[in-house]
Amino acid sequence: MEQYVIKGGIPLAGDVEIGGAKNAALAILAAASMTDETVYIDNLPDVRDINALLEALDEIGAHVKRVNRHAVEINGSGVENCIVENESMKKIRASYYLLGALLGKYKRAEVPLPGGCNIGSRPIDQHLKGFKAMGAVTRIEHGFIIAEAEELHGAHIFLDMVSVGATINIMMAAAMADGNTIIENAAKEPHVVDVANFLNSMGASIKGAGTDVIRIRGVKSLHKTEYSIIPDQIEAGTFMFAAAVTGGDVVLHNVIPKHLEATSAKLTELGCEVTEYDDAVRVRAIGKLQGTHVKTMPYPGFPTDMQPQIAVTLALAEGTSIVTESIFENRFRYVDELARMGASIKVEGNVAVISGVEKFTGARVSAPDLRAGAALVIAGLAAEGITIVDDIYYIERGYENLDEKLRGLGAKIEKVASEKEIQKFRLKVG
Ligand SMILES: CC(=O)N[C@H]1[C@@H](OP(=O)(O)OP(=O)(O)OC[C@H]2O[C@@H](n3ccc(=O)[nH]c3=O)[C@H](O)[C@@H]2O)O[C@H](CO)[C@@H](O)[C@@H]1O
Ligand SMILES: C=C(OP(=O)(O)O)C(=O)O
Repeated sequence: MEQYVIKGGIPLAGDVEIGGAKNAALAILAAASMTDETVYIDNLPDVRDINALLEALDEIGAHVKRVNRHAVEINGSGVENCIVENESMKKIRASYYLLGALLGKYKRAEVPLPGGCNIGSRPIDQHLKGFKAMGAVTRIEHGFIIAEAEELHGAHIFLDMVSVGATINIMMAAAMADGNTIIENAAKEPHVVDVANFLNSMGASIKGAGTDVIRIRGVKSLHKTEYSIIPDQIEAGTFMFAAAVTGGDVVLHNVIPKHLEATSAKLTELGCEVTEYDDAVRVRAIGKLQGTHVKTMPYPGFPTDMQPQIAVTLALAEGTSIVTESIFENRFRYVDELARMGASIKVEGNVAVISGVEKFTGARVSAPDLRAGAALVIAGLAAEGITIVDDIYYIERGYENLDEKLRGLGAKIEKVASEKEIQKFRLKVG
């Protein structure tokens, strides 16, 4: 098992390149299997979830060719039985996108019930409601969701809650359905728009993505395309908070500043200076951070995937801050770990009351999930002394070379695989 070992206390400074968005890329890779022609996809992040999905696509018969570390070609003409048996698909969330993609093209899909971060109960009833409205029959057998239809037809679907996954899944299934589909109360996240743009570049007819009403006119077939994934707003936001909490000055490149507005606004409230450029953003910490309140909301609100990262930052800010998690009921699992470093956070239901402390002290902590893991790394960067973060497997689901990128900003962080290497790091950093 690997760990990150960090010697904190160094203000991050310099430039960092942000990769492609994991959560857009996962849906886009699934959608790429909906044509028999070859699709070229660029700006893919090289992270575990992406590689697992590529493996699963390959196993069902899609031809997957790595062009380079961040680009692939996918040709779906060889997809045969639409039964996804890959073991990792139980562990990642986005395997559910194979349901919408395969059902849309082949009218049949058999996919393991998805996993993903353990941040709440995460039902998929809205996805299934959408498929059923389009004429599919769904059932769960032996841990698999089976969806099949004689024909898929357009439908008018009102989502009971704003769901990124259900919006994208229904959009994919509807892209090749017979007739028109309307999704009301749709999610507006940048990755919803990215998937719609990708499908449109393959010949789909999707209008309104980015608003809460999406209209899809089904087409008979989809064709080849070349596409570049949008930058990862969550990876970017993670570096923005890392800059703030270490008192740093960091320029992030390959970002869309518009997608980062909720994060930038909070950093400004905390007392940082945020400067936007065309495709870059600079975060400069000035003086002591000030506490504030934040509530996670669907886009354009403050993203739940950034909640642990802002909480860590607020735990070192002046005064009392309140963080309300309104999307997932179990996303404060990092709080006990952070307490080992000296944070003072009291959780009641979906609210965390944070009393800012002067400093963190390094400790051995475990990443409970992807973003919480990243938040603990941020805490380690700000802490006095050495922090060891265990279970970094979770972090690597969604961050490419996190340690290398942080070293590029001056951080003392290494990925190690044994107690001996931890000792070596201790001796090296003094
Ligand atoms: C792979 C991926 O892109 N994951 C993202 C996706 O997850 P995911 O697609 O799972 O999240 P959703 O947007 O669907 O979930 C939003 C809320 O709706 C609930 N819900 C959702 C669907 C459903 O059928 N029934 C239901 O009750 C969920 O439990 C949650 O409370 O969006 C989340 C919210 O931005 C992000 O945190 C995840 O990083
Ligand atoms: C929660 C996340 O991922 P997943 O939905 O794949 O678990 C995330 O990306 O923060």
